[in-house]
Amino acid sequence: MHLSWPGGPLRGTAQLPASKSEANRALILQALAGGGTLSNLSDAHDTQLMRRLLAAAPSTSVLDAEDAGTVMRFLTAYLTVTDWRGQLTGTPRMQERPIAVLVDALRQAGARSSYLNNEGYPPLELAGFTAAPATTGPTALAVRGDISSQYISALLMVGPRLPGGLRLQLTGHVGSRPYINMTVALMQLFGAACAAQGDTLLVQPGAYRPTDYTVESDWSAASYWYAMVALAPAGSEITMLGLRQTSLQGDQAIVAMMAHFGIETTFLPDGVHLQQHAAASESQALAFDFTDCPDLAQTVAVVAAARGILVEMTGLESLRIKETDRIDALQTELAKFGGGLREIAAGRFRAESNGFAVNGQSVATYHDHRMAMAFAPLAMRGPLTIESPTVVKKSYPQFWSELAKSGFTITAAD
Ligand SMILES: O=C(O)C1=C[C@@H](OP(=O)(O)O)[C@@H](O)[C@H](O)C1
Ligand SMILES: C=C(OP(=O)(O)O)C(=O)O
Repeated sequence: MHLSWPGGPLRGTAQLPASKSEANRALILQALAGGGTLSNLSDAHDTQLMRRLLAAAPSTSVLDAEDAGTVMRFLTAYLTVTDWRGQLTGTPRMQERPIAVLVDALRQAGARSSYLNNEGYPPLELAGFTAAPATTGPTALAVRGDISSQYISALLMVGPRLPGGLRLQLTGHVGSRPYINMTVALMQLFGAACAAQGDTLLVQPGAYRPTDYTVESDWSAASYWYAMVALAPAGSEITMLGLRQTSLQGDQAIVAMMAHFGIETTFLPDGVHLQQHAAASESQALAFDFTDCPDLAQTVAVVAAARGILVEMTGLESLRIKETDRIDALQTELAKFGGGLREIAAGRFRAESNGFAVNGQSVATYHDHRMAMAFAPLAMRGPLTIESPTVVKKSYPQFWSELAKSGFTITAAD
């Protein structure tokens, strides 16, 4: 797909999808509660997939989580405690994304399961669940927090179903913590007694209450509009609806990060208004830690390189096991423009550029929605091609039509 910007400021209102993180938790909690109405579920593929698989599970013995991490991890725990028997699989990439931490913990809680292919990776065979009798308090599990927080969220959500509840001890350096907090907050909303004492999480046994919930718009999706405004001509401004000032989503961190690139955010009763101020200095050096918001890293790396602002980036460890190895992908694609993401010390990267120019390059997207959406804003600086553009359907199916509505010129690649 060829993408270009005709010139002049970017203005208007952008429609966002609902958060797939909130939605996929709410769908699991709704299934465990046996009722309640969820509003503003998006048409994001990951959300629709979760909905479909939850509905299909009782009468199906093979479920395919495709490339959706939350679906794979949350269903592994949900299907375990609902005593489902069958195979849970995913795309070739999903079969490279580790799941042993979660499977080991569930086995300790009473799950019978095996790996169908490679030890520690999907596909899985789930063969039933016999919980140990609740004699001496909650089921006690310890899990490391430095690979994926999705294992922790998955275990927490089934915690009320375990005998005596769950006492979950997190070990190591915990990443993506706002996603754990989001899980706890939604569980509480659905009637669970769940509390954190430092890195110990306690879940009381009991039933969830059918609950009505309206999913917030997606802050990760909003980040691409921040990037567009950051790269657009002076005077650009965008309104986005459905975002809340008090959010469960850690990716609201984009507000503070983009302030450093001259983007002012004004909260409205139902959304935000972004405005670009030309004043941001191009020479300042910045440092951001993405431990709590890994999904923002690609957005920020691309904007930094394009603006020629040196940004030191840490907390990128989990990027290597997402939809693709996002560090490799960023390095390869930024290099096409004269940009880079250089490892300056173990775990410390620097987004940088040397004569960054956008002049018709073709961006590979590696089956990763965020590669497509993070590079698209470069069209503000020149024409480019995005390969396999339909990849955005994972979280933001209407991304390209929203760009077209805001004035981008989009034509099919030959
Ligand atoms: O729980 C969630 O909804 C998510 C947690 C994060 O993954 P990790 O915990 O693996 O970092 C994030 O990258 C992913 O997009 C969604
Ligand atoms: C990492 C992501 O998703 P998941 O882990 O749920 O596949 C993402 O959306 O960036």
